[in-house]
Amino acid sequence: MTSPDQPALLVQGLGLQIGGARILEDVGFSVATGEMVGVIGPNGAGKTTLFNLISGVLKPTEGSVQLDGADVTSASIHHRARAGLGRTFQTSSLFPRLSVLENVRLAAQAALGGSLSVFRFPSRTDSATSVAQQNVAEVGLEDKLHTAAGDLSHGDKRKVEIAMLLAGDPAVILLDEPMAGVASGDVPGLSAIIRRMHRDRGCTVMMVEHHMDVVLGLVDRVAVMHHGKLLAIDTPDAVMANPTVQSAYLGEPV
Ligand SMILES: Nc1ncnc2c1ncn2[C@@H]1O[C@H](COP(=O)(O)OP(=O)(O)OP(=O)(O)O)[C@@H](O)[C@H]1O
Repeated sequence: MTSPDQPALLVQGLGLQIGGARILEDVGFSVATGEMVGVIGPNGAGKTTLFNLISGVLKPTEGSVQLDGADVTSASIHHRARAGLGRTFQTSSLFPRLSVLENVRLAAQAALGGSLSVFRFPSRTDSATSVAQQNVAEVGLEDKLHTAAGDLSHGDKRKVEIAMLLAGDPAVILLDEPMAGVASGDVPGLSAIIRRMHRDRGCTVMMVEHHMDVVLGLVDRVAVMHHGKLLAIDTPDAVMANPTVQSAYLGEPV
């Protein structure tokens, strides 16, 4: 049972060493249910590694990860997904020749009990189709339902990825650079979709993003990574005014 004080995500003393290289060191923070936290930092700071450790793509050499109070440090990616964790990746994971609807329907079928269930439980195909249609509408792509994913703009591909993520109805969402490769004109629209998804679903969101204006305008708090360490986690205003952040990450006062 969820307690009101129970963080949706709790990371404690998280570290990763690969060979002689220390990739992540003693990273700890908590994210409250319904909160949106941005993750910023220069290239190679450890942002994607942090997401890989939280989502189970990598196992930490030190520390722990809890989802809604349950320790998932050693759990598989699938177990974490069943526990309500969803993530997107920096690179596109769409089937380019399948339509928008077909891509999202595959995600919905997987969420409803395995992609092969379509052969054993035809009724689940209908459920998956209706979930997929709702999720496509949620990201504003109803008019492109039957367009091949490969023919979409980068911005629309990112929207399809979000629709696929939503098909699993995750409680905690990790977005890895959702604006990467997106034309600047499409950034406000994508940003609005993320804001609406967060507000309407009441989900908890962590988002790695290099577009500072997007991050600072969307999130409740910002985590700043630098050389594999968590330099600060605070409100956007406090982070921007933090002298350690200014000198270590931003290079100069902002
Ligand atoms: N499997 C690995 N083996 C060795 N080094 C790795 C491995 N994975 C990541 N690294 C190194 O760890 C550091 C952190 O990488 P990571 O991709 O997490 O950074 P990032 O902050 O996400 O960067 P970017 O903004 O460029 O995506 C980098 O120096 C990277 O080269």
